[in-house]
Amino acid sequence: MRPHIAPEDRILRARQEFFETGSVSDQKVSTLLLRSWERSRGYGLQASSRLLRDAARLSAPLGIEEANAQLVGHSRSEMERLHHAFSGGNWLVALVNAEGVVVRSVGGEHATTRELVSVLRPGTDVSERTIGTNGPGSALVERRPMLIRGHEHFLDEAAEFTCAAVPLVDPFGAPAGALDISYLYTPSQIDPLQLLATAARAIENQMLDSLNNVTVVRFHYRPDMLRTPYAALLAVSYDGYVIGANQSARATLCLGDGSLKRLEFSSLFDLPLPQLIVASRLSTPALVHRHSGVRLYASASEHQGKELQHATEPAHRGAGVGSAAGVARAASRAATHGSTASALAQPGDESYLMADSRLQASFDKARRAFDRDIPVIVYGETGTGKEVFAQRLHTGGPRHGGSLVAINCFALPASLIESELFGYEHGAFTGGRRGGAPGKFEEAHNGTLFLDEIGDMPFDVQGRLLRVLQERKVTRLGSSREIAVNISLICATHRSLPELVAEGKFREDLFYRLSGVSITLPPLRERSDLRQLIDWLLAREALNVFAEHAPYRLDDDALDTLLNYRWPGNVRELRSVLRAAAALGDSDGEIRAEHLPLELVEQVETARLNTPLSSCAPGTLAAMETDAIRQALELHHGNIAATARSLGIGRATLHRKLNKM
Ligand SMILES: Nc1ncnc2c1ncn2[C@@H]1O[C@H](COP(=O)(O)OP(=O)(O)OP(=O)(O)O)[C@@H](O)[C@H]1O
Repeated sequence: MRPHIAPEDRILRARQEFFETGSVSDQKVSTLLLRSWERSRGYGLQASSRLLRDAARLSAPLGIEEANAQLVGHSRSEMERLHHAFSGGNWLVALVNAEGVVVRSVGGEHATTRELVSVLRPGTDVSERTIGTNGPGSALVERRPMLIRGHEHFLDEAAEFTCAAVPLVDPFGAPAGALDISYLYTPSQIDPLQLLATAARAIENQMLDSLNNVTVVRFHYRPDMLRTPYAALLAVSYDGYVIGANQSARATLCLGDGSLKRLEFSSLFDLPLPQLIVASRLSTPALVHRHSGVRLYASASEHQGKELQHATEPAHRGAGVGSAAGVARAASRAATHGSTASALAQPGDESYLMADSRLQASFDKARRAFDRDIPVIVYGETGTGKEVFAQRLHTGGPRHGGSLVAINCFALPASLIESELFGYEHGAFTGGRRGGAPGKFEEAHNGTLFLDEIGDMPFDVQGRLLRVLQERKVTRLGSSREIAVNISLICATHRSLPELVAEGKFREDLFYRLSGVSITLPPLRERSDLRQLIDWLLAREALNVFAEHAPYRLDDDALDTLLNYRWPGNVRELRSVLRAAAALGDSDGEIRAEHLPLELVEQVETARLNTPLSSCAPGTLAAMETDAIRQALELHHGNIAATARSLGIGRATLHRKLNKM
């Protein structure tokens, strides 16, 4: 039988062995602890050194809290709670930044903790490299919770303390700091790690929740857990990419620890994000499925950005957490600024709903080609979303770090297209800018060039365009110097390029060079997600007006009209109709048919009247009802409201019956 050895004795023996022989036999200490001792010795530290009260350790005595304001802000309430929980003992709660410097400490009012207060005062460096094995310093290195008691510390002089620490990880997977509870060592077994871990999760969730310009998605297998520190959280950029995740989400979805590269939200769950947002606005957690079939409850909330100047991810890292998803948005806004295609620059235009399976399949096809540098040409009626489609391709594409530069070949006079595309040198033509100007090709270098309405490109510019695309070099007007350009290419048109080629208006060789993959966006009247799009645009409209606006609701007639209209102007028209209706609707958010444009309502009613009514077997109840409706419609000249009134039924019921006939 092995003799019982008190834990303190065991540690003392292990320590002695380590310092005499350089290793420890018989697993007297955990591998984690042994590793930390070895590292400490490797840093050149001596156990006998007296470093804890050394003033040189005070790396940043002044302003350290302000310098880590965001980390401190996210942690403040959890630190207070911990302090409250541990207020009966000789405890000190400390927050350490990613470099291992204490940025804030609370507690230590007790006389016996005076020592601790001085050892852990703000500005003090407690990294493992500086003072050897200790709770927060070692937790930062190991990226896991550490409980270091008495002589487990590397320094002899730290043996009077115990510290428990849990690392904090930011939403992008980078270390953000550590939360620590220290107290005077007593052999009794107190383990605050569980409480600390809960507090650390709450702090990490606050970091993620504070990101701007993202949708925060929470999920858990229990709906009642969504608002607790145990919920899994994702930050999703406006274009559908997961850019941040808490540890719970990483573990549940097997996302790993590091940064999340090009992970689309749609690849995680079966419910599209816009629908999840709309469902969440109705305040019910939605049931979502992983593609493996696992069922989870989820909710989503949009975090509007205050500013867009944060253009790179590292700016959001660590203590600087506070704004995200600016990357592509800033780039595309900068790119479209001043361009002829300016639709993307309007607030809220980033939204893109793609619940229609045909549209989704087209997007997947385009994405595969685009990612392999094959040019994509997007066909579609006006307003079907060709430009937003291009923007989405660019944001997730191989050159998303560069700009998306758009040029509308129809809106520009032929004489200007050449200089806009290829740029010009000083003096190339009268009226040109002093010093010349780069063209869109140069602006799109390492990004994407979007040639909108390519079917309207003047014939004589087409040859030059083809040369640039083939040689990947551009020459400014008035210059002979060739400039290499590296771009992805997307073109769009509402015209048929094959027909234009047949008519001799579009060069065949350019047509083949451009159309690596052709996509046709369905017109709105053929989309299966019209209903979702209406809800989605209305939900966004409510957000655009002011955050507290009551959700907009359509009554049956208004909805029926919207669903049956032909939408020649497609999503653009739908969007402006809804925007106007939202403005005209009642203050409680109800939108009725009278808030819709008259011509829209009339067109739907006329179309209905012209639809032949189906024949029913004569004498049946259905046939008698059909006859009654027909007669009433004729009597009231097709006026739905009057017809419904005369039949003693509501307009919605009449619409339903007409639809069935
Ligand atoms: N799937 C969608 N989800 C949400 N909004 C959309 C969608 N498609 C288009 N829109 C919105 O509709 C409007 C028109 O889109 P866009 O300018 O991309 O169309 P387009 O096909 O390029 O039009 P045009 O041919 O006239 O240039 C924009 O405000 C855009 O944000």
